[in-house]
Amino acid sequence: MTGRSPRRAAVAALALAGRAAAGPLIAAALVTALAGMGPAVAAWLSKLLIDGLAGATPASPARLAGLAAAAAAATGAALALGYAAGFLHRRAEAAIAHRAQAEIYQRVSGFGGLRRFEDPAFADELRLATDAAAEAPSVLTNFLFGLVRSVVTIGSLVGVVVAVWPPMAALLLVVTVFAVVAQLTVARRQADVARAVMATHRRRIAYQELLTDLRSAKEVRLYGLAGLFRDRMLGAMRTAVSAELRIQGRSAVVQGSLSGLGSVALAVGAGLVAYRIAGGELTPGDFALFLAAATAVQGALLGMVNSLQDAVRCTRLFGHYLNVAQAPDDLVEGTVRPGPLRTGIVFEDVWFRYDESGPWVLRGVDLVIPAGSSTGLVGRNGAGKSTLVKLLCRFYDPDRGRITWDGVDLRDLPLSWLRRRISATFQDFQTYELPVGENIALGDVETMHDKGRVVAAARAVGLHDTIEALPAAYDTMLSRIFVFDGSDDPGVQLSGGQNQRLALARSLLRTDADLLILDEPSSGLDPVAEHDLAEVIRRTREGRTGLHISHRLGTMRQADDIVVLADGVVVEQGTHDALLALDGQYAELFRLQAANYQAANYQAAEAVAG
Ligand SMILES: Nc1ncnc2c1ncn2[C@@H]1O[C@H](COP(=O)(O)OP(=O)(O)OP(=O)(O)O)[C@@H](O)[C@H]1O
Repeated sequence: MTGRSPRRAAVAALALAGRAAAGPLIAAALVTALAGMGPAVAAWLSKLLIDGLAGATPASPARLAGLAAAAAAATGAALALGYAAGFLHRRAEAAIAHRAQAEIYQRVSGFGGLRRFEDPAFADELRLATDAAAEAPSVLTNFLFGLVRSVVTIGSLVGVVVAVWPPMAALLLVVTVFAVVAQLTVARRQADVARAVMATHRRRIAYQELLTDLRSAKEVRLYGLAGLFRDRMLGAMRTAVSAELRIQGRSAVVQGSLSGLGSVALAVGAGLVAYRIAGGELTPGDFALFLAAATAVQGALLGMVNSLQDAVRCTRLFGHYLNVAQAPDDLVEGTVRPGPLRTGIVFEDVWFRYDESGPWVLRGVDLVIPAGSSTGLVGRNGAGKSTLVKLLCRFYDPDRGRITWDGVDLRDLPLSWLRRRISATFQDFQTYELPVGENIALGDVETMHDKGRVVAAARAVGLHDTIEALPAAYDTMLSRIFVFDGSDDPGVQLSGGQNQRLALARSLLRTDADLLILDEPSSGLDPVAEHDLAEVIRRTREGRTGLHISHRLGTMRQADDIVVLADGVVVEQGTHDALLALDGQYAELFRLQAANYQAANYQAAEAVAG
């Protein structure tokens, strides 16, 4: 993704801040401005007090006491106002962070396809964007408040410095210009480093997750992978940290030099003022005033430069937020709503590959899935079966050719409408770390609280009794690590086959879908469950269109039509009997599988015979 102009990014970040928290930000700005006047008032009162004490100007004891109290009060009030501004700003920050997260996740969940989630560059962009969303608007507003405060402080003090010794103001200006340029350079470098080490960070996180994720825990232990992954994680961490430290080292040198220059300027100024006091041209109070003013002006300028550095870094990072938040739709939506499926779904010379430079996965698929019929899809590993399903759900668009729904190109349908017409159990089905009942109900969130339907779906896949036996029945958490809403119920884990049945139950819940896709629904099921599943599929599919993928060719017998996919094209099509008679690829796969069973039967018979 391309970068954006920092000015546009800064304006967008401030606009986001304004949208999220205009009220608290205005209040914070006013209080900050008031606090900014504190140093000037305190310095002036201190000068009057010292002149009075030193006898340079006549003053009664009561006036002196009043001046001392007023100077202390001015300092105290400035501090208190500073805290109040800080609190108001914190409130604004919370609102801004909330708004930024809401906007970015709304955009991310609006991507209808899968391509962006498979793109490592987008993964980096997303990580930087979420960091920037949390940080940039508040850093920028912080900078602006600092600016307001500094301008007020400097404005009110600079007149005083000029009155004491005008060249001092010019000296401060020289130091400041140098400081701004140097810090901007550092900021630019820091943003570049954040971008450069992102891939390294991603690698570190991937290994970190492998070391802590329950799903990888078994293999990590069995194959003794912990040391390997830990070393790789630490290696990635070292690379990232040393790149960051190099930049921080340079920043420290720049900042140290700036402080040195500031001190030299201050020392020269103080010496000259003292010289003029000794010559009777200035009073002792003027010396105190000069010191206070010079220190405060320098402090304010350096503070401004430092927060400018943060602001520039965040502005550059915020470009990534904008890249995600304003990313165009990955799939263009259509508007045609043809109604429930009447004639069927047709693949017309469909070509597809995952990458522009990658191999073709589908190479001109022509296929008709007639409405109301059940189509079986078979083929060897990598033939493109799941890819075909993903195109059917429009997670991707074909590179060539088209897929039609009752004659309408899928690209002309609203995505949400199309998805609502389809129910599916994917090969890589998901078990959610949520209560078991919700795991089923997610299949139809609109009727999520209809427990009767959830129970019926669980019964249909033979899971009801298992669920009833769980500690909290349908409310049992399916997790060993994620505790829900403060509950201390540790949750449970289901077996692989039970999880698969759960995913099936979820897909069965969407009874109004036209098309039921089952991608390897019985791979983890025991023989009894697989036998029962065939009946469940037959019942739930009644009147609906079915697409069923399986390597267990025995389960394909009941399909009205079987399609054989090889190397991304349809090579055979027909009923089970017709394909056997054809004596092609299907017949070969079927015989191989049958031979395995027969060999097993033969061995079992031999074992029984003795
Ligand atoms: N997200 C992806 N990115 C890149 N290539 C992919 C992706 N998903 C699948 N492929 C590739 O596309 C080809 C077809 O994969 P697909 O999953 O469609 O095969 P399949 O017929 O379902 O295989 P199986 O029987 O093993 O499930 C494979 O070569 C695979 O490596």
